[in-house]
Amino acid sequence: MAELLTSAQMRAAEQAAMASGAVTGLDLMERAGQGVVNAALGAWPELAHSSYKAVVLCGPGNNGGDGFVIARLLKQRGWDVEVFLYGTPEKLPPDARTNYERWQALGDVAGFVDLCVGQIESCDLVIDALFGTGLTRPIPAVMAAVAQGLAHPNGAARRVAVDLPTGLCSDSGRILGDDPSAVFPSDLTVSFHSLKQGHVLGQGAEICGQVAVADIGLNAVGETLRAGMQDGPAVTLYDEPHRSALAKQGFGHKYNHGHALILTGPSGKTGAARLAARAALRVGTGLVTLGTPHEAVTEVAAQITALMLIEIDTPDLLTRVLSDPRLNALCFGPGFGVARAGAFLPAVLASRRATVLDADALTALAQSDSGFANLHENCVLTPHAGEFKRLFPDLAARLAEPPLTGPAYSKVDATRSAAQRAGCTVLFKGPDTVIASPDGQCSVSAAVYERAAPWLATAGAGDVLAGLIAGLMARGFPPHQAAEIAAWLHVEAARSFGPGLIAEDLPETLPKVLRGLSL
Ligand SMILES: NC(=O)C1=CN([C@@H]2O[C@H](COP(=O)(O)OP(=O)(O)OC[C@H]3O[C@@H](n4cnc5c(N)ncnc54)[C@H](OP(=O)(O)O)[C@@H]3O)[C@@H](O)[C@H]2O)[C@@H](O)CC1
Ligand SMILES: Nc1ncnc2c1ncn2[C@@H]1O[C@H](COP(=O)(O)OP(=O)(O)O)[C@@H](O)[C@H]1O
Ligand SMILES: [K+]
Repeated sequence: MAELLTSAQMRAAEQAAMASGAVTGLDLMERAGQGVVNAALGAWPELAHSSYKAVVLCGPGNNGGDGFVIARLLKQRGWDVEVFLYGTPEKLPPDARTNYERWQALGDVAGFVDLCVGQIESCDLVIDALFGTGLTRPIPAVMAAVAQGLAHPNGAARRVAVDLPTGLCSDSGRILGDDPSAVFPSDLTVSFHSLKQGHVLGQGAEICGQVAVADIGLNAVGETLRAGMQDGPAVTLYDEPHRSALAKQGFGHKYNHGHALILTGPSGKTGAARLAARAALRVGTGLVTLGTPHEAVTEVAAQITALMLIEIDTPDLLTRVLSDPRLNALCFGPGFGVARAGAFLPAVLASRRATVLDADALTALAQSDSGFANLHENCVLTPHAGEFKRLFPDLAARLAEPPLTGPAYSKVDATRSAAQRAGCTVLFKGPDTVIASPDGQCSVSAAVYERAAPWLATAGAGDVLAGLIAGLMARGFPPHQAAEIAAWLHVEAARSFGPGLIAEDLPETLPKVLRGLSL
């Protein structure tokens, strides 16, 4: 599984690698520059067959150093290359200065103020090597003006960002400052060693275009790299569940695969829980029962077959039903009604069952006098941004403030704090879904780049996700893992179905997704 690094972790890794004597900063910079050229020629193979024109924008740090390497390598391929430097050569850090001097043997360097957008638009490739992981504040106005010109280019220039698009915060995927146009949008972003958090969180994917990762030889010093990770455990970019995790054993029976109880709302509001229940059944839970108030029994019964039904009108009745230990996971909240959810909340939490709290249960939790005190480690909270704000208003406010300094507060930071505070797993939804648990585990389930799933933005998709998590917990998966697998399957089902997707299609597409895992 890939790691998503912060700028501090990347810097620590590079420094540990250099301190080990295995590589020098100049080696790393050369490989970084070469990696960008290879990725650009890979993305646009036509550029490999002839020589073209490039404009390289270099900044005052090592990102600029990479730019000088790229300029040299393109020039050596016969390209016409123009280089602009923001800052003064005397202040460049040593490796960047060396590459500046190597470039000078081949061509000129103009000042950034001499640049006009027309020059960029008339070239074939524009390289943004202004700022990378070292961005600490909003970009200067003179750069923002160029960035705006590049946002809707007239010409055919392909825009390549070195490590990160300038203006984008490496840790949060947010644009530093209060001007949303103060960032260099790119068609291709080439990161080094692994992706950074900012490539997938926030606006990262929208601004990076497509991403490529260039190997700069840090894997060869893996142990050293790990030793350099003083900034806490890295965040995982969740890719795909292992086949053996989801397969059912040949000799098992339904009682080996758990029994999930999905609580429904009153008449006219039972659809959400029925969606969740169908998802739980499809993800392999042995038995799934809908717990329904008396007045909605006919409505629910008329719509189900493989699902079972039990009347649950009061919290006391729920407690009695849950005295059966075979009911080992609960889904509580979808379509339930906020006031009813408030009344049932103490009984749900007192049962100590593996429980997904979603939708109305989250709003009731936010309003509850006991707050998070009764949550336990087998709970999973699944807020979207609005529910997150109700539950953790201070964290949401921090996330909403325009970031003036970098690295900025990120959705990973907010979700990690939320999990600590709640004492349970928190899955914060979105195309950049973040899952964090109190033990420090944190992963991102990204529906961006080649995994984009815009058709998931449809009513009821969240109910299906809640059902998937509850179903996986009934099957015995621990909360964090259940949330990760559910989020992954959810996106895969949406991608597999494609345009026209509605929430009902998600459970029905799961068999195809599971078959794709060779189960
Ligand atoms: N380390 C390595 O071995 C390798 C690193 N590599 C490359 O190095 C990059 C990281 O390099 P870096 O740390 O020098 O940071 P970088 O992004 O160039 O910027 C720092 C400079 O910008 C300045 N500055 C910041 N924000 C500013 C603003 N808004 N407006 C104006 N100035 C601003 C800041 O000044 P200060 O904040 O100190 O005032 C400082 O001078 C990384 O992304 C990768 O591309 C690769 O070659 C692989 C090997
Ligand atoms: N543009 C998008 N790309 C990927 N996933 C999305 C997108 N929009 C929404 N989703 C996902 O769809 C689900 C929507 O859940 P939610 O907002 O609770 O909807 P509902 O309450 O209608 O079920 C979440 O899992 C969210 O991550
Ligand atoms: K850059």
